[in-house]
Amino acid sequence: MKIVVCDRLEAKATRKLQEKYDQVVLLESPDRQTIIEHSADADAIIVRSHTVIDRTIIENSPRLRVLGRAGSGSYNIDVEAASKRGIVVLHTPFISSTSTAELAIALLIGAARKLKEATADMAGGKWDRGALNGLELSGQTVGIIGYGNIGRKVAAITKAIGMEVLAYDPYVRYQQTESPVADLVSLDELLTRSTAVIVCCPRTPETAGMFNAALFARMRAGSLLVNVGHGQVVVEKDLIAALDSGHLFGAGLDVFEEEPTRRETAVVQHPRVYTTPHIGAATMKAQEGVCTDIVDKVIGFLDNGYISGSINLPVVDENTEVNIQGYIELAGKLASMVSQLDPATTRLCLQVNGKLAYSDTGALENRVAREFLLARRQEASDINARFLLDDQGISISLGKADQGSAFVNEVEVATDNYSLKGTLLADKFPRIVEVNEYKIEAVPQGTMLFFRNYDRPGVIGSLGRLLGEKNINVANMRLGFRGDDEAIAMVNIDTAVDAATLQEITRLDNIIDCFQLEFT
Ligand SMILES: NC(=O)c1ccc[n+]([C@@H]2O[C@H](COP(=O)([O-])OP(=O)(O)OC[C@H]3O[C@@H](n4cnc5c(N)ncnc54)[C@H](O)[C@@H]3O)[C@@H](O)[C@H]2O)c1
Ligand SMILES: O=C(O)[C@H](O)COP(=O)(O)O
Repeated sequence: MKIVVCDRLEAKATRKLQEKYDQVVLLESPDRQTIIEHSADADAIIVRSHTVIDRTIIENSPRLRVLGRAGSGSYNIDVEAASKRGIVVLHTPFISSTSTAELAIALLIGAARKLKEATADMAGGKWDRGALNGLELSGQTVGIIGYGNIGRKVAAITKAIGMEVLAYDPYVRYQQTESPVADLVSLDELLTRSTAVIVCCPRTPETAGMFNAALFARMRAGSLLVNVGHGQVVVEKDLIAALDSGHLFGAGLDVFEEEPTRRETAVVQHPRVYTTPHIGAATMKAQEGVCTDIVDKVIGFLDNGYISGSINLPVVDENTEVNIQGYIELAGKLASMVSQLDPATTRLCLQVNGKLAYSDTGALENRVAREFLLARRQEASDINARFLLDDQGISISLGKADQGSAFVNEVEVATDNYSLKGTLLADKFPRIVEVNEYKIEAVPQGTMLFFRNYDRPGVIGSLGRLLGEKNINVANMRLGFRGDDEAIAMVNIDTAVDAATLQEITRLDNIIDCFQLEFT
């Protein structure tokens, strides 16, 4: 097993790797060519935020199974390229969130209380207290952009300071089971009400350049900006203009448009910008934590496929009221069935109703994509299936509602021509409960016949006779109706029928069409 470590890890973490594997290559700030050479036969690559792992490196590493990022953000890894190859990308999302939140508060207080000027005055022998009046934070409102691991820690600390806490995060609505410390509000409300805005979100196509001149103009006059998320969320020249015009009171930045940031850069030179060299995670506890955690995770994956803290594979939270694993498997069965019924569809729509909507449903989406492709006999994994669907021009969309279904929780998978709904009886037993508006209660397992028929006497009898003649045992049969003269049936059979028998069934009186389905 060959492990390539591209950035410096704490000694304890590297020792763990060396005790475990015979080939551990330790590179420090390697150039791209060196990485390409060493990763050509690597099973795992571990990086911090410095080394960029791009598509070329990934595509030239045929043995690569896992990429480990000691830290939270994944901006230096081409996660899409890794996912397409089925490579799992692991990270350490929680470990440096406290240290980073604390730094955000340090920058906030520094900028609010003019600490840079105050310490410079002292060092220069100046004692002019009147020039150093700052802002008192208690009683003011803070707005947090990105209510994830860091954002929630920042919320707790600022609340303790006595601030009113607002947050803007378009993706957390259904991920909150406990009452949030912050009030989740629109971006506009946050900007107009906050005296301090703290950026705790990653760089994404949506957030890149988000804090520009137009957005600064929407912030309150005399307010503060802190950024510990990603440097490219803030347009530095627009920030300088907002400070110089007097619109903003001050700013604190730990992350920059370009890193390492040069001394001459305007934000570094500006008297009212507090800058630190990307040290959110730079406490001894966090450093040792991210390094040993990523090494443990990479070893866990290589040893027994155990995955926790993955960027491209949502980890299922088993400590929730809802049996999420059960719903993932149910969603997979629905996807497999629609794939067998409607293989040429151009879209897959996953709808989640009930308490399940509050869970992270990324794993359900991955499973739907995977089972849809596997049913079409295409190789796919939970990691790469959504990308493979995308390459084939098949869209996958997700809808959520916390009510509106007859069941406590319900999953629907729809295509161009079919809509299937399912639930878990007693939160345990998978059932298909609706097929194109026909109500049913079928058990999706093994080999099944699914047919539509005109609702006339004798249909079930003639099917039973035919299957009996072919020595095929019926294990279970469920009928479905929707209030017109058509019906459906789902029949669990002990052995598969051959193509000729399937034809014979289709030709039986009053049968409209019949499919044989396989559930794994
Ligand atoms: N300064 C540092 O040293 C340091 C240390 C750790 C992490 N980070 C960076 O901080 C960022 C956040 O880390 P985290 O661990 O809290 O991640 P996280 O994934 O737990 O939280 C990020 C949050 O941002 C939200 N978000 C995404 N797009 C958004 C948008 N358009 N508007 C508002 N919110 C949006 C997400 O929904 C998520 O809740 C990452 O970019 C990470 O690299 C910096
Ligand atoms: O996302 C992160 O974890 C931060 O950007 C810090 O990264 P680093 O400490 O590994 O540079």
